[in-house]
Amino acid sequence: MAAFARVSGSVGLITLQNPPVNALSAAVRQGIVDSVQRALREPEVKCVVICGQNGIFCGGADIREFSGPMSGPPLIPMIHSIEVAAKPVVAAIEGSALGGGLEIALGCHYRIAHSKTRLGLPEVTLGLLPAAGGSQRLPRLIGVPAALDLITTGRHVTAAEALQLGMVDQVTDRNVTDVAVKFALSVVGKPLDARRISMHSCPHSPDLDELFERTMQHVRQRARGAIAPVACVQAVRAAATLPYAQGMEKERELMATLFTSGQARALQYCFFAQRAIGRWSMPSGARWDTSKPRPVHKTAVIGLGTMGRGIAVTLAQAGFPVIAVENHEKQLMAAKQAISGMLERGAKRRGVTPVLNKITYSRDIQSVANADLVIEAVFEDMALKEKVFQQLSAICKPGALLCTNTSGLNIDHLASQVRNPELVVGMHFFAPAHVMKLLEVVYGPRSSSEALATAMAVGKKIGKVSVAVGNCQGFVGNRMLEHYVEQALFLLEEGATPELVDQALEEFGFAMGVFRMSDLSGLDIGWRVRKGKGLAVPDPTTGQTARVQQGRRYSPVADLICEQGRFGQKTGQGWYQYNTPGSRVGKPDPWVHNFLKDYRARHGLVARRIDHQEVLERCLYSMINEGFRILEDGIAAGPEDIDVIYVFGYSWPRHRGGPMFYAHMVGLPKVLERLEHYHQAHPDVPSLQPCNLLRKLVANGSPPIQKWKEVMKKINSRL
Ligand SMILES: CCCCCCC[C@H](O)CC(=O)SCCNC(=O)CCNC(=O)[C@H](O)C(C)(C)COP(=O)([O-])OP(=O)([O-])OC[C@H]1O[C@@H](n2cnc3c(N)ncnc32)[C@H](O)[C@@H]1OP(=O)([O-])[O-]
Repeated sequence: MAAFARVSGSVGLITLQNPPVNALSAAVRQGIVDSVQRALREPEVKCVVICGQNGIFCGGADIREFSGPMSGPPLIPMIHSIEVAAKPVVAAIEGSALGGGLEIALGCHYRIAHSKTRLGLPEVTLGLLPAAGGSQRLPRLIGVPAALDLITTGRHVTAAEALQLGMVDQVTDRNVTDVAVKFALSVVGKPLDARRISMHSCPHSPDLDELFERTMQHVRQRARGAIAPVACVQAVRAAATLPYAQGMEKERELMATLFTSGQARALQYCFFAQRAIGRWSMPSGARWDTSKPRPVHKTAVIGLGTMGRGIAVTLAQAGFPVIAVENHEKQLMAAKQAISGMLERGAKRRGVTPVLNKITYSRDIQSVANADLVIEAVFEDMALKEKVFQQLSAICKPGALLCTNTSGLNIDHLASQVRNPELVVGMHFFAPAHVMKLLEVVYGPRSSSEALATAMAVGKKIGKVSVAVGNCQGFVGNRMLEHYVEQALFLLEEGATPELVDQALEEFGFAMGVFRMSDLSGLDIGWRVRKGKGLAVPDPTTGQTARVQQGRRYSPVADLICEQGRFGQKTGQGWYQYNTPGSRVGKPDPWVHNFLKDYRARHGLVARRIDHQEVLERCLYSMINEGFRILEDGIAAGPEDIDVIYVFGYSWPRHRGGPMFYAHMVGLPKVLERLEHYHQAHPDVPSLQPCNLLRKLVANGSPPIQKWKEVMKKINSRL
């Protein structure tokens, strides 16, 4: 709702009241309409101030309402009634003014913001555009280039930047409502026409056509198939080229297409999924709201390779003192230099002072004795990690949380090496650790809820999207990825080329296809892991590269490529060829094509034509199938956890919601039917065999994704 009060004698104060972010629900919109009418009706009221309760102006339209029938007064006429009011209306902006919230402020005659406020039109991130006049008013107020930037990216700006852009009239450090009330009284009686943004014409620049062309090209490139950014450019173009009323009509048309699109549903699902993952639970019943994190003041990182360096930087940037340990002198020196550089560049980008003094370096593991939380980031080798954990157990103070940055090794085994196994959890960062947003926080069967709560709290403090997952090989992300990569390799054996597979995946929306990605991260890493698992070995009877390993189909193609010293970009050759080692631009490589031809001939395989649809179905559905197994095993609490991991850690296109959401959009019966089809064609590939949970969900009428957990509970209780 919105409350109305008369303050300072003649100011009508309208306060938006809908915790936690004063979203514009039907009740709030009704409250605003009623309050504005009252303010205009009452002769004692000479001017109006609109503010939000609890330190936030408004988080925009109520996104939850988008999935049901819309009721209540619509936003556009409501904002129009504010703009045409004969009494001055001032927005007192505090906390956030986003989306519809900013659009209300743009309908006001003046805007005053607190210095800590953030403003923006983030609709594009929800698959929409600012369709309550925002796409038409903002360009008129701040010019086309700045409006294009804000509307197509959805980025939030600080109050200082907003002032510089001309989005707000004044910024204050004082109580913004008090300042706005005083200001409103000072403008009573002044002419308002010049303050009505819809009456302005858009500031023109001579190179407008070129600007729109350039922006559209850039936006399409970055969008990876998302339609909202493109619609945002079209809407701003309408603002720049059409009278306001016609621009509004264009805004409405574009919004109508976006509003009901699958992409908008996917992006809005992501918005809520990202928040839902914070409400974690463990199979023991322990939960986020009943488990208290331990205080963490001092942290330590063991091992300063690429991951350790990134983790140390992340911790330091979030304000934690870090003891960074590396026992090789040369490596320590190199790490020191690299970390300082990363901190300096990061500080420069954010316009702050680098926090070099947050990190102390040591070659002696004993120096972590006082740390409250230690993250081990040594080489991915169980024997080495065991040794480090045994040492930590003896050195660390009682109650210290011992974390490992393994990407898939058994957390419980490491826990068994220490005195207090309940204090061991995995903190799986993604490379580069100071850039990537995802953190898998892995609990083992013996991890305490306090340990998990502590790691999740630290994850939040360092700005990571932290997802709590159970312990299994590869956890969630890498466990699913294995099947995706495996299918891609099988497709090469069956007739595809790396570029065909990559093109299909990139057209789907991945930033990089599977082969381009492995060239970037280095083929040798996976090779080492496969060797560790006893996979990348020749058949003992024939001495030939084995296509069956551990009783199932196996593709040694990647191992054979590695045997040639082709490790990807760093060696200048991998699945693609590069002009020089380290170069980023890969070209299709005739050597790889010939190698695949020879390989097929050697193994009696006949190449067939493979289309993009098969690539997508085999790679994605096998991965989704594993996602269902992960849910079945209780490793992830719900589909949202898996989807957030994929969107933030594996470049899954956000506008497709994540693999589990994608399965829901495709339809579970179809996913099941295609898996059955492919499993029939490849009975020696267990990952193509549809898992029980998928079958059961289909048998239970294929409920929407929001109901999966409920149905899973019912299914489990029947067992
Ligand atoms: C044809 C129809 C025409 C329509 C016209 C279009 C109008 C307009 O252009 C469209 C929009 O405004 S689109 C909107 C454009 N606006 C945006 O995209 C802004 C979205 N919001 C944000 O970016 C952040 O929430 C803030 C920065 C506001 C606060 O950050 P923070 O302090 O870290 O808090 P937090 O943890 O993030 O959220 C706390 C709780 O509030 C919940 N919730 C939040 N916003 C909500 C909303 N709008 N709604 C509902 N709920 C919303 C959130 O789920 C969470 O709930 P939980 O149950 O506790 O999990």
